[in-house]
Amino acid sequence: MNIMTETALESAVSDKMNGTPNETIKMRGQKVCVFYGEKQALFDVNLDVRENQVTALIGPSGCGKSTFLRCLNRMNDTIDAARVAGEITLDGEDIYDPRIDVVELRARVGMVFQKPNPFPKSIYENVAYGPRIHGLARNKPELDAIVESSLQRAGLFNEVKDRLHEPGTGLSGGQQQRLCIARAIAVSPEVILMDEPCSALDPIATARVEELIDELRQNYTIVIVTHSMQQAARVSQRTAMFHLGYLVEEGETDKMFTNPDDKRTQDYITGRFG
Ligand SMILES: Nc1ncnc2c1ncn2[C@@H]1O[C@H](COP(=O)(O)OP(=O)(O)OP(=O)(O)O)[C@@H](O)[C@H]1O
Repeated sequence: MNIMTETALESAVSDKMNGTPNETIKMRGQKVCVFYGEKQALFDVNLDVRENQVTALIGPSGCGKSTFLRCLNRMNDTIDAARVAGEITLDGEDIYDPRIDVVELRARVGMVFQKPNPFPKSIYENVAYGPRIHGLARNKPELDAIVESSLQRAGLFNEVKDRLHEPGTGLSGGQQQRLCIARAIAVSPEVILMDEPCSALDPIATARVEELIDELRQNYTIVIVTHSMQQAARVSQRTAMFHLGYLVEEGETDKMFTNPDDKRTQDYITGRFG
């Protein structure tokens, strides 16, 4: 249970916006409904994701946060029983259009999962895999440069530069998660989806990943599912609150955490349910 006092909330949300926010809509969900077999998990969700901002999806367990996140790069396609209706666009283009190449879409809209899941290969290979299959490097020096810059941007290079050919699974949990972020970055995504990326990490590793998320939004658009109200308040510029498959409300994080319009949001962020 995450109960935030008003003071803790205010200090968490303060000083988070640097300059004027970019209001360009990078992704837009309109009337998004998701069914798992007969059961409907999302009901007419309308949600915009703004470019170079972090959008946090919050709400009690089972409310549909991960389901919505997975719609954004068609990961629900991998679940047999799942059916998505409504429209989701990336730069105005319908990502469910039959002409869309899903592999290419998932390179543009990358994903980082709850549990760090490096491949059972070396640190180098974990990062090099994506650029290699997408043909992003013409030769070994170019591939080396992509691996190094991705690890740099994930804030991991200095810690691993002398052990690039050792297994990724030998890293600490926090380092593994940053390796997964480097792997996502390596294919030059535009959007990064994160499904509770810190839930398996200790507080120090969590703080490191949160700092990283803040740095990454300069270059990427980020959508993060989190159960931690403190984390949503610390890392996001916008927050969307879900309840029982409905989007309750969405807005600037500062407002959502200090003066939400809906009582369910107020109750959830103050720990009265969920
Ligand atoms: N693969 C699936 N098959 C059937 N039902 C599913 C599947 N995945 C999710 N659901 C159902 O859809 C609803 C929304 O689940 P979802 O995982 O999106 O919620 P959530 O808000 O992310 O929950 P949590 O915070 O617990 O991760 C729940 O009722 C869940 O049981």
